[in-house]
Amino acid sequence: MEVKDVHHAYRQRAVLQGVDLRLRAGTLCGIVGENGAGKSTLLKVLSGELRPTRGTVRHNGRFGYCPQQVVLNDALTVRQHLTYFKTAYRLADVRYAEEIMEILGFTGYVDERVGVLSGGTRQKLNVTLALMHDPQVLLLDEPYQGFDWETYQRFWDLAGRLRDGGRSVLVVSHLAYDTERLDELWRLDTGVLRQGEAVAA
Ligand SMILES: Nc1ncnc2c1ncn2[C@@H]1O[C@H](COP(=O)(O)OP(=O)(O)OP(=O)(O)O)[C@@H](O)[C@H]1O
Repeated sequence: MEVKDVHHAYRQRAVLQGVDLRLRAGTLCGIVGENGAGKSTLLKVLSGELRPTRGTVRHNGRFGYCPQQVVLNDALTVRQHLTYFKTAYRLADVRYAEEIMEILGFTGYVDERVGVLSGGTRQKLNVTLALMHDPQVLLLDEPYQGFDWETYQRFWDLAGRLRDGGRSVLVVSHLAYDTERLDELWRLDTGVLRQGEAVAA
C-alpha cells in the first residue's frame, strides 16, 4: 500500500496534513497518536470510506478493515454473521474464520445472538470478520479494545503470524505497548506521520 501526501479536513478542521506511508508486504506496522490525532480518520481514508481532500492511496490485492466502531447486527448470531460475510467475500467455507475464532477463544459463542455478547467478544467477532477472507493488506483500528490479557497476547501472535505469511498489517492505537512486536512504528502528530522510536528487529 502506498500513501502519498494525504490530507483530510472536516470543514475548517484540518486533521491530516500530508501523510506519506509505504506499507510493504510482510510488515507489521503500528501507528500511535493521542486521542483526536486523526488515526481513525486516516484508516477511513486508507480503507476508502472517506475520500481525502488531497493526495493518493494505492493498494493491490485483497483488503481487510476492522473499524473502531463495531458494525454488527444484534439480532443475528455469530454463525449468521460468518455466513453473511462468507457470501459477501465469496468464500467456499468459513474454516479460516473458525480457526481465527479458535485463536481468539470464542468458538463457544457461535450460536449466541450478538446482542447478548460482552464487549470483548463482540470485538473478537469484529476482528474475525475483517480477517476471514485472508486479506493481503489489513487495517485494524484499536483492534484489542476490551480484550483480556490472554486474548491480547493471542491477537499479537496472530498478527505476527500474518506478517510472517507475507501480509501487511497496520495496527492503530492510542497506546503503544509491545512496540518490540512491530517492524515499524509511526506517530501521528499534527496531521503528519513521524518516525516512532526505533524498534528492535
Ligand atoms: N465526522 C466528523 N466530523 C467532524 N469532525 C470529526 C469527524 N470525525 C472526526 N472528527 C474530528 O477529527 C479529529 C480526529 O478524529 P479521529 O477520530 O480521527 O481521531 P483518533 O486519533 O482516531 O482519536 P481516538 O484516539 O480518540 O479514537 C477529532 O478532532 C475529531 O473530533
